[in-house]
Amino acid sequence: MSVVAVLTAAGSGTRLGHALPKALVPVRGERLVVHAARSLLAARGPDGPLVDELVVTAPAEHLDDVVSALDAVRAETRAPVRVVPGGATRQASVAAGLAALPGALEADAVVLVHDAARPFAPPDLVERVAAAVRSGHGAVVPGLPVTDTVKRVGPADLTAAQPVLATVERADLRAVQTPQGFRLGLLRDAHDEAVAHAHDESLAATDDAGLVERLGLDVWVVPGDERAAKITTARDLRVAELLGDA
Ligand SMILES: Nc1ccn([C@@H]2O[C@H](COP(=O)(O)OP(=O)(O)OP(=O)(O)O)[C@@H](O)[C@H]2O)c(=O)n1
Ligand SMILES: C[C@](O)(CO)[C@H](O)COP(=O)(O)O
Repeated sequence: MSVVAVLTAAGSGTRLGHALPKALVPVRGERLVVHAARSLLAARGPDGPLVDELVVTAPAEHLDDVVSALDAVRAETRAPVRVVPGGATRQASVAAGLAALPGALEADAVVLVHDAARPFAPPDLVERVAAAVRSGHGAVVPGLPVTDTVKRVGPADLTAAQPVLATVERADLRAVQTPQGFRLGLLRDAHDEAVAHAHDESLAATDDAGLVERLGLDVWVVPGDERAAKITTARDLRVAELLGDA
């Protein structure tokens, strides 16, 4: 059974506020997209390297920079590594990555969708997600228990005091990460169904499992890993520089 991966790296990194698009920002001597590609390609399956093919989405105006950044990775792996332009939202970028996968892939192939913004996801997390899909779950996300107390608030005005509507039951919550894993046919159907929302940031899904949920289908959570933390802000980048994959 084939295992392919889409690595999203087409974001601009507005909240990071760096001169470079986020995926090209260096941390611990390598760009985020390089770390994330290595995590995916280091994962092992029952018969050797897990991932058969990797498609990376890049900002259209930085396509060549992402291609060059991945030269060393390409030389280290037998898996084809291709770079395609992403879209206006993460959802549109994943759709572009799916469209670039070989048309002949079987519908029950496993597809892993990972973010360059999570550069230190350990290979065993990648393996855990893929194994859960292979074992029969069509949609699998890694998740960690939420440690803060979480409150639902009234009208979203972050500059003023807001009324608390409820305290959410924390034991039921998971903060989900990537890579997320799917049967390819299921993920293609989920994206096809949501295509009308793909170019509008306020309507697009923030993760792929959300699109499967919109179809009314089951999504399963497996244990996540703190090392797969997302780099969103400059502080996250400083933490990643200090901790790396520790
Ligand atoms: N149009 C987009 C937007 C995001 N992404 C990717 O989706 C992942 C998660 O997105 P996020 O962390 O929000 O990155 P940015 O969109 O770049 O950040 P910001 O919202 O701060 O601009 C990242 O790997 C990012 O490169 C993408 O491929 N295409
Ligand atoms: C896909 C994701 O990384 C799962 O936590 C997350 O939803 C991406 O969100 P962002 O707002 O695009 O950073």
